[in-house]
Amino acid sequence: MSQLRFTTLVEAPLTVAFDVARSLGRPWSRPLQEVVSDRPWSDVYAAAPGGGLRRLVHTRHFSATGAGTLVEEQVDWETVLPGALGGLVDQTLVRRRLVRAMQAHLDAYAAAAAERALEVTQVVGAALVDDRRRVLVARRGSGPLAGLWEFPGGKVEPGEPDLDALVRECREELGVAITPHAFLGEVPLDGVVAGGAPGASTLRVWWGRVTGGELVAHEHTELRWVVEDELEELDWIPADRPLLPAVRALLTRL
Ligand SMILES: Nc1nc2c([nH]c(=O)n2[C@H]2C[C@H](O)[C@@H](COP(=O)(O)OP(=O)(O)OP(=O)(O)O)O2)c(=O)[nH]1
Repeated sequence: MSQLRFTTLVEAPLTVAFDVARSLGRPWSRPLQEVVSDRPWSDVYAAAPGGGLRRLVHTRHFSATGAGTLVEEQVDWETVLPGALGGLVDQTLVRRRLVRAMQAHLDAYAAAAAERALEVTQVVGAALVDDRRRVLVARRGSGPLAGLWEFPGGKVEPGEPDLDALVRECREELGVAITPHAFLGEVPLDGVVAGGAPGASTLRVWWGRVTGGELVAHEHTELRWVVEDELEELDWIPADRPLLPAVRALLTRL
């Protein structure tokens, strides 16, 4: 079995990176069939035997980073030719063709995903931590999610860098200056956040600290500093829950 690996950083949220990858298909001339798919985290496709190949499996993993989505791909294949001759064909002809096809495909893919990302409204959130290992949570005051707890933050404006949006939202909602420290995680949001396709927007959360001003709930009904053990008990917006393990891990290691 021979193997190739590719890593691409796509300037797009997880959902967009995943959806665009799937709409572009694979760069192989032979049709592949889906083996398994877990939107927006991973998918695996395989080619039916034939055409000189015994097996071809293409696996993709999508993970969130502060700079975009990291797409890690692996192609495993085996030719029908036996022994040393098969090995030679794998290592030269087939490998070369696969690399060439993948490189052209990945360039086009990264550009298409970055372009599509411009059409999707993103949400940023801040997990603000104090020096007593507590995180600030906010209770939503209006709309369909009123009464539920969330991370302070909001929609990124067109062309606005994520961290600028985070700082702006915290100033508007809480009346404080913040310093973002590191990216914590990303989750898909249900429904339509503001235009775009349903389920395309994500919430991207950074942890940080309050560096100036006095906390005031300008838009929320309540603000609360909570310790690690209190986090899970809150009535969170459901989409936020998958981020809680990362917040807990942060609070224990600080
Ligand atoms: N701020 C924030 N929004 C969240 C979280 N989880 C979650 O699903 N959302 C959703 C709720 C909203 O549909 C969307 C954020 O919109 P928003 O109304 O807070 O945005 P905004 O402050 O820019 O307000 P506006 O321009 O719509 O008035 O993201 C979260 O933890 N924090």
